[in-house]
Amino acid sequence: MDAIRIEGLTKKYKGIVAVDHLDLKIEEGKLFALLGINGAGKTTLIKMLACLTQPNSGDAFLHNKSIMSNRQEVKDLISISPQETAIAPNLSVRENLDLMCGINRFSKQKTGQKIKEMVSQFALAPVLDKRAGKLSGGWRRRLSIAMALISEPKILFLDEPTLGLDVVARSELWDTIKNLKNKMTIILTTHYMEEAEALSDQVGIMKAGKLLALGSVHDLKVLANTTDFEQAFITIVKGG
Ligand SMILES: Nc1ncnc2c1ncn2[C@@H]1O[C@H](COP(=O)(O)OP(=O)(O)OP(=O)(O)O)[C@@H](O)[C@H]1O
Repeated sequence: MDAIRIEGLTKKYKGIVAVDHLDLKIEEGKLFALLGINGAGKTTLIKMLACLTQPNSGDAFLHNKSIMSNRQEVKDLISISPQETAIAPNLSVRENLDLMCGINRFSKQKTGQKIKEMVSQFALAPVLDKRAGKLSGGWRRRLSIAMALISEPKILFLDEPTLGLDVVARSELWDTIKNLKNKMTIILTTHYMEEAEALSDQVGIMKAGKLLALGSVHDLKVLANTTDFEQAFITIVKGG
């Protein structure tokens, strides 16, 4: 089944077509990496899919729910872990998780269970009572993803999840993301080609609001006639 079906989606800002009649299907349970140089339209596309901004034309269906006419159902299906983490810096890690359970109107019992589950899944025990604002970047991103998962989304958007992290924190977060694969559909944006290579089942490369290429990392290397994925990306973007 398609988790996401995008049909002719278009978003214009004054004088700029940020997303231009885009068609795309993303299969359920896959990790889809959305790549493109700055200004390609990735964030705008994700914002439309997450019902944060309205398209000018076209539509997209998440589990067959339209972003135009079934907005609440779409919002119930998804969760976002944004670039700017949505954590409350003055609250502890536990309080942040608790807050998110409150937003989801969980009972006291479900809240207890959920926090336990997240602490175990994301190995948060060592920082549970630390103020979130005092955490390192790697821990903050891990908490941000844990918080995004509390609502049990079917589709998770990860916007540049390892931006600014050191290589060790990045590799640990990759392991965390790998553990989420197959449990939900994940749409990931990144500027790190090795990240797309390590994690994705499918890759879409955007340029000027359009989809330039679509396929597995292997497919795109073959398309660009190279064994190096970064080189393949450059060849495709420059050629398109
Ligand atoms: N709110 C806005 N108002 C006007 N123009 C915008 C707005 N948001 C985005 N744009 C423009 O739309 C185009 C696509 O931007 P978008 O942020 O979607 O690209 P991106 O691929 O996410 O880039 P990056 O990799 O830098 O995050 C750019 O030309 C950008 O300047």
